Amino acid sequence: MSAVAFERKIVTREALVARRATLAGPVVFTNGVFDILHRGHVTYLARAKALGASLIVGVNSDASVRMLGKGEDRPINREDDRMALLAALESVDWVVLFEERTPVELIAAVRPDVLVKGGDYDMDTLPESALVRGWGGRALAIAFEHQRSTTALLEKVRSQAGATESGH
Ligand SMILES: Nc1ncnc2c1ncn2[C@@H]1O[C@H](COP(=O)(O)OP(=O)(O)OP(=O)(O)O)[C@@H](O)[C@H]1O
Ligand SMILES: O=P(O)(O)O[C@@H]1O[C@H]([C@H](O)CO)[C@@H](O)[C@H](O)[C@@H]1O
Repeated sequence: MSAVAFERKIVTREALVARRATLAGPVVFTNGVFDILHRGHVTYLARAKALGASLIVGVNSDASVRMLGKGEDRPINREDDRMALLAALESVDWVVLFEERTPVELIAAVRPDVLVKGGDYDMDTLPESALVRGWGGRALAIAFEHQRSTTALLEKVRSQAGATESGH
């Protein structure tokens, strides 16, 4: 079967760099694991898109997630599934994988105009921010609007499963 249309948003780093000059600007970039997609994520991505004309999401590869120490069983969802869910969102224009522990090399290759993360990050401490500001770009955090996290969702599922097993 042929790929569904939204999967065309998933591109290699090389393909993205090759088309960078043709992207509608300002080009906004964010990155993350996005393991179990939740309302906090989708609201944040919609806000990120509103800061520019094109939104690129850099997604940690499964091997890269394992370097982050989020837990031995993480990621729960494999990289191609995490990328497909992001690509299906209206706010997201391009999805690209990165294999490194941080997105610094990817950002250096793509040279976005705006870098965003969620409000759990202090942008002034991130090397990515210094990089983007170095070519005159902006680096900013978007405030949390919904208190959700993949880790909290997993804890909830596990505690409910534990209660069921113990007969509560
Ligand atoms: N509730 C939220 N509101 C706004 N932004 C969020 C929220 N949760 C995560 N983000 C942002 O989404 C991006 C991806 O986050 P991440 O994959 O770490 O989500 P998470 O649900 O917090 O995961 P984990 O619990 O595994 O750390 C990051 O830039 C993060 O700041
Ligand atoms: O989903 P997360 O945990 O927000 O994503 C991580 O963000 C890191 C951030 O950009 C710098 O601390 C990044 O280095 C890491 O690879 C994940 O993408």
